[in-house]
Amino acid sequence: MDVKSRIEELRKEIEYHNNKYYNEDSPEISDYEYDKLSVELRKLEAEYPEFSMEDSPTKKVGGTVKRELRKVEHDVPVISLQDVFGKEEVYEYVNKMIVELNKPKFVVEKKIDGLSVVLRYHNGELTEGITRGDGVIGESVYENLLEIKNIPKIIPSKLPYLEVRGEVYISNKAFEKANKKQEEIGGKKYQNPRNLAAGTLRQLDPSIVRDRNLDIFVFNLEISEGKEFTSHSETLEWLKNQGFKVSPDFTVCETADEVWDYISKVGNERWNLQYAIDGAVVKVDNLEDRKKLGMTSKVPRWAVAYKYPPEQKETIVKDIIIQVGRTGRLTPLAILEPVRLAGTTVSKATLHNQDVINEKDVRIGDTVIVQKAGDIIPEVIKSIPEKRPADSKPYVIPNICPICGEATVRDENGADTRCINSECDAQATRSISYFVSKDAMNIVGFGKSKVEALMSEGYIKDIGDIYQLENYKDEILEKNVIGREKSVNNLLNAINESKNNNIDKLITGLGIKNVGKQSAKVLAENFADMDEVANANYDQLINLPDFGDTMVNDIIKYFRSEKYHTIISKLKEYGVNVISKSSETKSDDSRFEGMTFVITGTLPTMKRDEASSLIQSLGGKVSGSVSKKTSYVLAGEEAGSKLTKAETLGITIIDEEEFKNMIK
Ligand SMILES: NC(=O)c1ccc[n+]([C@@H]2O[C@H](COP(=O)([O-])OP(=O)(O)OC[C@H]3O[C@@H](n4cnc5c(N)ncnc54)[C@H](O)[C@@H]3O)[C@@H](O)[C@H]2O)c1
Ligand SMILES: [Zn+2]
Repeated sequence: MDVKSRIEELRKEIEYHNNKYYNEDSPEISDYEYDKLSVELRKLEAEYPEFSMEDSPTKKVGGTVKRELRKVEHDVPVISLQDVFGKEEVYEYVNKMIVELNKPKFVVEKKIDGLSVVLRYHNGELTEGITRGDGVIGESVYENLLEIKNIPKIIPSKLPYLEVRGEVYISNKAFEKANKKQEEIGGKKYQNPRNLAAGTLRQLDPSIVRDRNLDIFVFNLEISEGKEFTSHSETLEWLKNQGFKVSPDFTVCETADEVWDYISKVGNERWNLQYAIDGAVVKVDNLEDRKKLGMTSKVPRWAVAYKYPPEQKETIVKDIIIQVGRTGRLTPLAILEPVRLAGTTVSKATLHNQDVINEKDVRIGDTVIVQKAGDIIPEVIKSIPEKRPADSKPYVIPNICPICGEATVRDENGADTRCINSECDAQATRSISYFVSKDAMNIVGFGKSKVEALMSEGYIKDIGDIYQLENYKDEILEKNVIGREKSVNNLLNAINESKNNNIDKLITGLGIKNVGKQSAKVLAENFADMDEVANANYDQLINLPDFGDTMVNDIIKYFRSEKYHTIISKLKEYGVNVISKSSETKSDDSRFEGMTFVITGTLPTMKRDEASSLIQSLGGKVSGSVSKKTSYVLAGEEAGSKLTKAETLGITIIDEEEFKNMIK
């Protein structure tokens, strides 16, 4: 490829990732990989000025400005930092400064991985807070910043005007908590603390900021009207005294050795810190020197950011196992001796396919180097053949499927190995297709092709996931997984309606061996709800009409299985009816007839599925989303957006105690 095309390609690629990162808070590549692309582009542009361009991404900072937030112009352009990578580059920079300046000192600080904000104080009072935006115009996030405890709202010094800059971030603990919550509500996990912090700060609802516990480190004083300082370290000390939480453990150095020692020390403790850092910043300390050095259009000359390479560790491949995907693809997975890597313990890494295994020559028993791709997904970088056991053999993916034992085939023009036995891979698809079929839950319009499409996109793995689909409606539409809006709406409506089916349809849908439509009806007539059916003993079942010994044993075996318990608690949670409408033993209290409840948050004593069974047993319906038709929202601790929606629609919100009073 010629240079010009490469430059154009890099620009496009970088613009693409900028948008993902800054505007959508959802990057696709690691920062390290991104930084390498930027460096390559900058070097090429410097070398070939004839291809230079005014609006190249190397000349711009950050993202665009979000429309809904108020725009504010910056007093001081909010610029970025020049990246440096190796030890040599750090020495080169520091030594160059030592030659250029008169006995300079350097402040080295941790580079916190969050997002930049500028805080403004008038006469000692916080009056404005702005994101970086494109460096010239940012967005006001003042109301949100008021919710961050560690930002002082009033400071002792009443300077007419003070402007400071800091990094808003979310601690590892708060990040984990937020992800746990996502898991509980079945939402998508956040990728990393930086993106969550950025996403949160740009929320329009300040209460979300309070919930998520954002924090800040202040790292620079920009303007202090009426007060002079001589050095950066002095400003940090002063800011500390004013109640700011400043750059943690910054240090003042005089030589390149000292600077490098501190950078290495921070690098070693990096993964034990309570917050994410992506580098260390080396800054010239003297403020006069800084002025003299000035800046380029994008970065100051008085500082550089050293970026730590992704952490790599050695470990041992204990085994290679084969997983069979829903499409029949065989994926080799390396089982590793657990190793602490970039903040988490890693014990598995995908080896993708035979070609990758061959190329890296990874064998069972090998010592390998691992790192996390994109700071998230563990990968094997290479094996170390010198440390290999003498009798080791190259690894070959088996030519029989580990699930069904049938012969596998290698894709003609791809690297993948597959099990093409339709019985094998179709298993999951088949059981879901059966669940939605006419005899079972009768979800109209849910054909096999839709089931397959939703499965291969990862939206459904089991029958419980069907009732979560409405949460992904926008995504499903956007990706055109199962057609247009109208057909998606029809399908979601049909799914919702099926929640009210009598339990004979549900029992049929579970696909219990030897239990068809007819036997399911009998079960529904003889027990009050799913729990009773599931707890029925041999004697109770064998006395039912046409129930034989084999069938009864199959029923008992099924309802005792882990699989059933997982599925039923999901179904209950999503509001699928589990109460028999045809049972003679049914309770005749239907005080909730015609009412719809939505349950959100964690209730103090009841489990959500308990509450939902109770509502249904008293004739009410439980729905997953708040609408005008909702009668009550039963809300517990940490109820999220559903609560907000209920408030806007004016729907009565009750807590557990009030709910208990209703059922007394
Ligand atoms: N993965 C992707 O797709 C993708 C895309 C775009 C950008 N990025 C990442 O975004 C970053 C580039 O953006 P950038 O312009 O913010 O540059 P930068 O992150 O390299 O450096 C500048 C920023 O560092 C922050 N910072 C933290 N602690 C600091 C301290 N003690 N002193 C000074 N500054 C401190 C400031 O907010 C400052 O704006 C890179 O890390 C890059 O990898 C990634
Ligand atoms: Zn198979």
